[in-house]
Amino acid sequence: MDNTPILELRNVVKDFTTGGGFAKSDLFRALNDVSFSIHKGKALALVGESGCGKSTCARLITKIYEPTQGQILFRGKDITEIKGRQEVLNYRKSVQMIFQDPFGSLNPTHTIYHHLARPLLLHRMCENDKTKLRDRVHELLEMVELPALTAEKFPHELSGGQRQRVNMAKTLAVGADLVLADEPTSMLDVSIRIGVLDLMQRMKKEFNLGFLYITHDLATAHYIAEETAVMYKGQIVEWGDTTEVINNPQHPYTRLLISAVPDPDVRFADVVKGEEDYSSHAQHIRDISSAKVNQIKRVNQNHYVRLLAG
Ligand SMILES: Nc1ncnc2c1ncn2[C@@H]1O[C@H](COP(=O)(O)OP(=O)(O)OP(=O)(O)O)[C@@H](O)[C@H]1O
Repeated sequence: MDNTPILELRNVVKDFTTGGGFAKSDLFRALNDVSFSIHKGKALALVGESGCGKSTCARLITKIYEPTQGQILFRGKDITEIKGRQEVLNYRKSVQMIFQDPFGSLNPTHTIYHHLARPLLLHRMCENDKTKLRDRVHELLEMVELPALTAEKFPHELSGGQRQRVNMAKTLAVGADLVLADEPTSMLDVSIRIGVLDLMQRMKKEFNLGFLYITHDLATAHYIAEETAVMYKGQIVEWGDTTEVINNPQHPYTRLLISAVPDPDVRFADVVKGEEDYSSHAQHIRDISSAKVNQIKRVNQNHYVRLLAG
């Protein structure tokens, strides 16, 4: 059996130049030694607070940025070698993004039918035959649990959760292998979040999709992802099987995240019962977790922690 991950980051470093102009420019290390892999039909949660580098990872994977050091492999091939227009188009078809704001990625002047039929035609996923195209659009809507009449509606006529489902149907339309979901439920009402998370679970299993689930919330990570990587200031400080990371957290920053208030709609308290509340030591924990360190300790078969400096 081929066990090659669909996506693998190997020791990725990303530096940004800050300042500039006539002034001496400085380098800011946004990512330090980031490694992880994602397999088909599985989700990896990248968890951390705002500014830790989660979106930078997604931008590197979608080739918006180039890594400063390290490698990103898609199905075993370094993505810096993906160059020609057609090759980049094929890659972007295979690796789709779902954003926080479900409205932002839909054009308000077009119907949902247009949003789903267009990628099918653009990527030649369906013949340009009106009946076949309409049937396929209805099939896609059914896959994301929306009624066929949704096709005739405009984005503003749908709820946030329904719009996010349309975005998921778009990723299915082009036959994606990997979905980068950047806080896909954080702008939705609490009452509909679970439905969208459940749909992602189904997509993962039924269509064998790999997911990079980007979130600040360990509770939803636990709900959806087999593996979790906890990130702080550009470093993955702890990673491995989600249940291991949550039940046996080693890094003080992971413990701090567990103490944070979780998504109220996702049952989490049962999972972390007995965990001490670390939130009163938050500043100290952030200070000791900030230094860039390359030493890593293996805790268990699939559970690793980055050591603290000093
Ligand atoms: N183009 C850029 N130039 C300079 N610094 C950048 C650039 N893009 C990101 N950064 C910095 O890199 C760090 C990581 O940013 P990133 O957007 O990846 O964080 P994030 O975890 O996704 O945060 P959020 O959840 O708020 O989107 C931040 O300190 C940010 O200011």
